[in-house]
Amino acid sequence: MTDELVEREVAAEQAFVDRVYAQMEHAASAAAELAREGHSRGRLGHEGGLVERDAMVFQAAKRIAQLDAAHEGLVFGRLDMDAALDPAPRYVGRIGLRDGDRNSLLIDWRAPAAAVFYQATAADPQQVLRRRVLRSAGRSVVGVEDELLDAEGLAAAEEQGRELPIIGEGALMAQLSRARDRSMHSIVATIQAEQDKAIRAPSRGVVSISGGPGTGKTVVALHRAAYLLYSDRQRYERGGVLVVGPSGVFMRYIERVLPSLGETAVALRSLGEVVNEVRATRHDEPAVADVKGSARMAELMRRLARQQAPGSPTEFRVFWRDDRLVLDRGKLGQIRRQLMSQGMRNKQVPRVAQALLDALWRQVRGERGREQGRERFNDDMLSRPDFLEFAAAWWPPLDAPAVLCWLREGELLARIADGLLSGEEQRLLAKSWSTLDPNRPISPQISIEDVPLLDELRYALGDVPARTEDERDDPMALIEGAVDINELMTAADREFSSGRGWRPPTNSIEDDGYAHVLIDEAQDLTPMQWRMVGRRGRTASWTIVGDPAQSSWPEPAEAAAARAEALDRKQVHEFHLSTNYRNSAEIYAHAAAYAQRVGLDADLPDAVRRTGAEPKDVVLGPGAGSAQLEAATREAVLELAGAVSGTVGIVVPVARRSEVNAWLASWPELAQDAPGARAAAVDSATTPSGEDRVVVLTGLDTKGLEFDGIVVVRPQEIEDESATGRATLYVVLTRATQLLTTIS
Ligand SMILES: Nc1ncnc2c1ncn2[C@@H]1O[C@H](COP(=O)(O)OP(=O)(O)OP(=O)(O)O)[C@@H](O)[C@H]1O
Repeated sequence: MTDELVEREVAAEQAFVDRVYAQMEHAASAAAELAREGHSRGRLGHEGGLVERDAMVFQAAKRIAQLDAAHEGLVFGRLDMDAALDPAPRYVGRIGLRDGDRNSLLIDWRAPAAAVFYQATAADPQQVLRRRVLRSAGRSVVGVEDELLDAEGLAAAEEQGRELPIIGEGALMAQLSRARDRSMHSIVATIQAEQDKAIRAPSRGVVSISGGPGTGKTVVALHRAAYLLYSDRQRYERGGVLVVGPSGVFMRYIERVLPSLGETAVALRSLGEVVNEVRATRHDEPAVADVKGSARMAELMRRLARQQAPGSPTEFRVFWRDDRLVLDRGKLGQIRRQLMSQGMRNKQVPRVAQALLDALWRQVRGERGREQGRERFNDDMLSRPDFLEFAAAWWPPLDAPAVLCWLREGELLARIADGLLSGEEQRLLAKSWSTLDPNRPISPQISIEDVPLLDELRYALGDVPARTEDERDDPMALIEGAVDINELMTAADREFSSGRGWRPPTNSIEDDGYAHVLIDEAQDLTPMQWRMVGRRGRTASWTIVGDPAQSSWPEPAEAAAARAEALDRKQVHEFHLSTNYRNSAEIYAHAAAYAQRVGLDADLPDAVRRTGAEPKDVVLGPGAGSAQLEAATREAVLELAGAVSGTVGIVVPVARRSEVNAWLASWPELAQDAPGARAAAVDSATTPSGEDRVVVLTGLDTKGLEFDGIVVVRPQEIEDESATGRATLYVVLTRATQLLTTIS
């Protein structure tokens, strides 16, 4: 293959790409013009949806241009088909585009007509002679990678005068060898056939994608979200798509994939952010996390939601006509149970006054009182400030954060945990919650493991009835107006959001549901987390992604039961991915040998890319001091940072995180590469962010991520850190694309 030939082919593709961009700009300015007109007429899109579509193309194109200019182009694929079918090439891109005569110029990768681009193989070419991937930098085509699918067909076509040379070493290998940065990139150009099947699976029920490390589960699931939005935009954009991943670092890692595919109507939430307006970023220590994740916590929260609010009045006395009326502790307990049996606690707020009045009226025995009648009695009571104040204080509307804070009282915790949790479990929880403060915002106070508990409480309590400013200080409003105002509020929210597109989240449990729920790293969800996400997907279709061998949850059977409940008998379609695209074959062989040695029941994919670089193990032994460990770490990190052009991760035991961050911050050679290390050394809760090329992470932080080089400090300590430490270390050993060094 001559350079001249390559240049000629690239130039020909460039001419086509230029034409696409010119057409896109034309469509975009036409759409912008029409949109301006459309707005002045009140609404867009009356002309048979045409204008709306062009406007969408415009928006999508704008985002693509902004986000991924440097990496993947708008046009990335070309198919040359059997002449009998179509002698003209077909181009595939990240969005679809038509020319001035409304003929197809570029096929959206998600359109049925593009499926063949991914599904054709040499064994089953589906009338494709040659598949070409265009590599671009911004608007410039920098190379092409071809795959010959039907040699005989190609020869016949060339005899008829079509020129179809085969260039490059295959797009996949080129793509897999690229340096990694801090974001995941789309794989539209090189989706493999088995992945494509999962991406395009029908939208009903549950699509479950399993496979070992690096098989593309995450990236495939994200492409599936984009596919669903394309195939049923109405349903998914309106109902919303929720993507849940393990951590904030992970969400930042994947956040560009969907926008780079032109989609932003997706809520990306880490497990600490699933509940609207709550954001937890810290994990509890493993022993505490295990208790908080257990299904028994649902019962604990149910019991908690039924408790008398601490500090609320326990008795009410009043004289009326000739009677002394008393609601004592026992009587109030009865009324409380009766109200609770009618549904969520906050929903009963408007019924409280009535229930109290009923109980008081039953005590009216005197003739004078009975004669005046119930109506008069009600009027008298409802005009007494002491009664109104009592009612408001005895049954206040409660929000979940306030109720969670009740748990700082060890005594209350012990009472409701009786028979449910062991003494040791109670002690762990009491310690973890002892500093909760209802007067401070809840998010910074709670852990990721507390969030599902908060959600459980929200559902046990029901929404807090909304009140206007004026009513806030008026006890009367609480009793008489609450229901109506609540209904008005919800109606207003709906009205506000009735336009096109995804609704902004409100804080009502009524609005928690989504049209599609996508769970990544699903093997790690605790039973309580399954309950939390389950509530958001009652009527949704689902995509669930995971690898059981990477699980860090010690009770798989309990989690499986909670998962089944969350999915509520929806039909499950299973897909399995079998090729590891991340690790070099050398690195994965090392990780797989570890998994087998420690007895993990691992799903072992094939790693296809050889680099010739074997993983390295630097052995210091247990006696080595801190200075020695630092020296060895420094040497390894510098070596890797020098050898790869992308990212380097230093993975450490939790207890060493600040220490290693401080080391990293003090190494002058890496000052440019790791400016965040200094901050992370001071605040050990800080997780790496931004664009640092070299970062320090704990084993659990690395879930779902990848780096060009990984240095593991003291792997044995990571393994010993928790009951599932072996699975965590296996995850760590499968994060590197090029180089891996362990310092044991
Ligand atoms: N078809 C493909 N073409 C190019 N790159 C791919 C392809 N499939 C996967 N990859 C790349 O392989 C890497 C691993 O993908 P991903 O993180 O989705 O795997 P995973 O199965 O979720 O991994 P893990 O379970 O280990 O976290 C990513 O860099 C991804 O872009």
